[in-house]
Amino acid sequence: MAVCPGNSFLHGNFLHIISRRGRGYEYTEEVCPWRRQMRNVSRGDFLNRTPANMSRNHRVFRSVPDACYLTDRPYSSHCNDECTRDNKLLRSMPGFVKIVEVGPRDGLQNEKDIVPTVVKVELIKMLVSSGLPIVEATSFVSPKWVPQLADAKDVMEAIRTVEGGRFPVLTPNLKGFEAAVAAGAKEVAIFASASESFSKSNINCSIEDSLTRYRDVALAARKLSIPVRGYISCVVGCPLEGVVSPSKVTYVGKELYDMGCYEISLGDTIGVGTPGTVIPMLEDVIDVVPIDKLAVHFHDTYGQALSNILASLQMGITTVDSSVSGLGGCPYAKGASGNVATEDVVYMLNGLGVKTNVDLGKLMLAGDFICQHLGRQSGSKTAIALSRIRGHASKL
Ligand SMILES: CC(C)(COP(=O)([O-])OP(=O)([O-])OC[C@H]1O[C@@H](n2cnc3c(N)ncnc32)[C@H](O)[C@@H]1OP(=O)([O-])[O-])[C@@H](O)C(=O)NCCC(=O)NCCSC(=O)C[C@@](C)(O)CC(=O)[O-]
Repeated sequence: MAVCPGNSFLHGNFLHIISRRGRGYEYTEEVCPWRRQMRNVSRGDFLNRTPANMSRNHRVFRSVPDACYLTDRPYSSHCNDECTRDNKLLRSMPGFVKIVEVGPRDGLQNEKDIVPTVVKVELIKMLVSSGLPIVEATSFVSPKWVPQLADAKDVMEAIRTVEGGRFPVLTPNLKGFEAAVAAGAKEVAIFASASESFSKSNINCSIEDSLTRYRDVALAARKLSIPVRGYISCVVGCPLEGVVSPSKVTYVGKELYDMGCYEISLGDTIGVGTPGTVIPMLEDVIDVVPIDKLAVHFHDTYGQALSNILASLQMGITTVDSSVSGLGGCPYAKGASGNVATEDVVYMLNGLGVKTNVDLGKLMLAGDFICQHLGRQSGSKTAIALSRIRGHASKL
């Protein structure tokens, strides 16, 4: 595994900061003592020590440091493109991945206690200021079905003047589309399913009926030059039907593409997929929808989301949906856990040298903010680990 300039590790009482020396570095087992010792070090102990013995290529800090004495770039907090440039396997990675943040919509739609509009709006603002280019803001669905998002109009009103991001919203039918446009939405998303049973439980109609409704929405959107994104749920598994065959996904994908969706997001709604099921599904879909028009949307129920994303990137996918702090779950998919955490996706992409333009520190602040409001720990392993190392996200 490649080691990156800027990374650091402890050995004995020394913190080694790895710097560039020709090509190629190897991780050694010395990384393990680093982690063990970090936990034993008190802040006071560290504050009395000063860096010493620095040389150009290999700097050694005397004594065990505290987290904030680490290099400014611990592990993959920032994009490490130097690590991957020379590696044959990693060179096939895209240079840039567009992250579609779905936290305020997918992340919150399942929350029992109503999150105040001001909190949603602040979250959206923080997400945009972290560099996320697209933040799915809310849904114009029936408030009886999804009470948490009944304030969709107010959310849109409050973010009208927010610059630097796009704010698509979910619209299940013409009624939702018209309400979204009236509220100032400039982009919408329609959501179909590859599973008949899930379609009925989620939007109360068959797949065919949903496609008919969505054709109307797509037509109305085209007249107003409003871009439409398409979702397909249950692309590898359904909470009601079990395994879903790739051909069903491909069928719905082609329909959405033909009706004019500029992008189709493939959702593993209950997070049961592994690369073993995701890859054949993607292979089938890309026969009818160009790969650059596809996005992936993984829930992390079985801890497979990052490996599924990696496999998708290797196949040429460059758009990934995720949710800050791993919030989320569909109200009509029992047992589904949150979306893959945006922090974890950014951390992995940074490590792969793939740019996202997202500032991980600012993103973690947004995660801290919403988790504090919800009164729970972040679902992002990266956020938890980096918060421990850095003491506080603002130090990143
Ligand atoms: C689709 C409907 C509306 C059909 O719901 P329905 O009950 O079949 O619709 P209806 O046409 O019979 O109308 C019933 C009532 O809803 C109202 N209504 C009708 N449409 C709207 C609307 N747009 N906005 C506001 N109100 C609406 C309508 O006016 C009427 O009001 P009433 O006369 O009873 O007072 C309903 O089933 C619904 O809202 N479902 C939303 C479900 C949902 O949001 N699910 C979560 C999002 S999908 C997801 O999370 C998966 C995804 C995208 O993330 C990807 C993945 O992970 O797989």
